[in-house]
Amino acid sequence: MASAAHCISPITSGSSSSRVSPIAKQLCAGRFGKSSLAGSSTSTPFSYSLLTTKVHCHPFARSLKVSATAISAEPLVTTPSSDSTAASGKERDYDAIIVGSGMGGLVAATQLAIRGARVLLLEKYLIPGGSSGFYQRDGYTFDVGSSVMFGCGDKGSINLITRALADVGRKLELLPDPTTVHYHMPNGLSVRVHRDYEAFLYELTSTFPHEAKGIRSFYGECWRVFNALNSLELKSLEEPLYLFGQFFKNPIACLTLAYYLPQNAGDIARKYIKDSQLLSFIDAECFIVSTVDACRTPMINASMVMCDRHYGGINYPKGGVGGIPRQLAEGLIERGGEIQYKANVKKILTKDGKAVGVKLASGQEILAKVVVSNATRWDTFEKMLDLDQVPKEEKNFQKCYQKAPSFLSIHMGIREEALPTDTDCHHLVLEDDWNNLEAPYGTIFLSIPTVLDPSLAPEGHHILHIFTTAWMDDWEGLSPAEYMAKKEAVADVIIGRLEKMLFPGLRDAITFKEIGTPKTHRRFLARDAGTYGPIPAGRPKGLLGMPFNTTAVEGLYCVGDSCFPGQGVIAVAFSGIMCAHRVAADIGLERRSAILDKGLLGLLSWFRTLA
Ligand SMILES: NC(=O)c1ccc[n+]([C@@H]2O[C@H](COP(=O)([O-])OP(=O)(O)OC[C@H]3O[C@@H](n4cnc5c(N)ncnc54)[C@H](O)[C@@H]3O)[C@@H](O)[C@H]2O)c1
Ligand SMILES: CC(C)=CCC/C(C)=C/C=C/C(C)=C/C=C/C(C)=C/C=C/C=C(C)/C=C/C=C(C)/C=C/C=C(\C)CCC=C(C)C
Repeated sequence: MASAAHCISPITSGSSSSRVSPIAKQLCAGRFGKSSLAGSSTSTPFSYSLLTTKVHCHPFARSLKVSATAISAEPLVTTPSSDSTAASGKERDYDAIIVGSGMGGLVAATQLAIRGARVLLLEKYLIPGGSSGFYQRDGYTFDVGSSVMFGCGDKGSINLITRALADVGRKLELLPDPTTVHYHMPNGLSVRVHRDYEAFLYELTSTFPHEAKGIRSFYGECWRVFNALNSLELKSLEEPLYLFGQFFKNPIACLTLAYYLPQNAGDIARKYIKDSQLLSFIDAECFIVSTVDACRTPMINASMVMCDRHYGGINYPKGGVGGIPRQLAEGLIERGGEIQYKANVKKILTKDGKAVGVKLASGQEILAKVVVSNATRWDTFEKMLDLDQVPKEEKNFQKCYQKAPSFLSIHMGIREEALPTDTDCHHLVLEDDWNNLEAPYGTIFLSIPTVLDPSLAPEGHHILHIFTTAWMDDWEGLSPAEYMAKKEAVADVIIGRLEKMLFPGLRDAITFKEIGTPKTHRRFLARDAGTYGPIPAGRPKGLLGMPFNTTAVEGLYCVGDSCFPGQGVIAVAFSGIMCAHRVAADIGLERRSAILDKGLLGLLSWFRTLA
């Protein structure tokens, strides 16, 4: 059970042994575990040819063929590679090259294009979106990652996804989700987070009547932060003319945010709430946002998520989450940008310490005024740059933040009779022990997007997207046969738990199943160790230690979840907006003041050393 002590304990995910959950232990002790595999072949499960394989192929890989079909029905526009300047090498410079078309990269690219920048977006995979992509199989359209979409509302200034799409003339049909998530927690605790805020508070206070005042005070404080956020025009916090302008226009909101910047949600919850089960529930609320507990979740991020779900609401894009990146990609082309798929950036080229372009796996070199990397900071600085040593700013980042675990994901098609008719779209399941919240395979995330959009599955069927945290080291050193067998075994345990907790008869209703592991995430999303994003290595000072978009290498910027404000589709969209603004100022497309820049960037870099 979580307690105040839980809040101050150091994190224990440093060694693989301390990360082993009871379920993992059960598996490791069995015939599929690493310990029983000493001396086994180390060949990867993906040693087959990516484009030609027909069997044993991961969802994302197989989607290469299938999504190509989907795309050909309504083609994604890209610059034809045969005559493009991108394909012909060094002949033309771009203002900005963006490496990677995750939501962070796409938003940065589109925001630069609408300011008139010449943008080239390079994506390793076949379609845009990264973790927000999609794939199709046997009549099912699966989201690769999250189906819980924040920032898609139609009011305020925090609806960053709606705004990013509107900026390139796009609007998606959205399906409102009446319940953000249905929690199924230890001791039979069942809580639905209703779209209606009062309905949610009613449900929570009915379960914890003795904490009714504390509940209102904690969530009320979240609203104070959210309202401040929602009253600002959101642009780069690294650009002083904008930042000082916002302080001048809206000093209360800015001071409120400055006050909460170094704070964590768990500490604020503990000011008002004493019940340990309720504090554990708030840990679970934060775990969705940050994959760590409330004491390591920045208050600004927690507030953003815990209020936007009631303010703009959670809205599912009809046709699947993959529609968002597709629309952004099409909008980018319409605004004069270029996209090259299957473009694997191997190197960021530097000259006199400044980033000047990139080199692809094909050997092609492309030059630009600036390079923006949507790969994680670990991938960017440790794999793509030829530096004598990692800059001290990045070392500081790596000291403050470590890689979050990856996921084991199961995409399933099932016959509809296995689901009760009033089933909610999103569920979080942790049956027995709050201590397993962060343990590998401990908490189960479950999305059933067909509850909102039946068009994603054949008639009479549903999609179940099940995922749970998993570490790469649990999946290494296995032969292909052992790897496949372990996937089935782990997935079977997870499906069994859902069958027991939620849907009796689930196994018998399965019509389709594909399992991804951390290796799958590493390979198809090009993320170091398949990581979901950064998590604090110790107890963070809120968001204070999180780097923004500029880096120690002149002309090189980062965007995505290893930048401020962190993990989450809306969070990386904000990072894209901030990045585009800072880059635009640096390449002369926005106002800037060199003197103020120097002062602010120096100050922010000093702030980070305090974290
Ligand atoms: N299950 C989930 O809910 C889930 C899972 C994963 C991620 N997500 C969300 O998505 C966020 C990540 O978004 P993001 O914008 O930071 O990134 P992303 O990981 O979604 O996209 C990065 C893109 O960059 C491409 N790329 C990486 N290295 C490259 C290279 N060298 N050359 C060319 N292309 C390269 C990848 O192929 C990918 O398309 C996460 O924080 C999370 O919130 C959700
Ligand atoms: C600069 C300085 C120093 C100072 C100044 C002050 C100021 C002005 C400040 C400001 C600030 C700001 C603006 C900030 C902002 C922020 C933001 C926007 C944030 C955001 C965030 C977001 C987030 C984090 C999100 C997240 C989400 C997520 C992660 C999600 C997830 C989901 C999932 C996983 C799914 C689930 C499922 C189930 C349950 C099934």
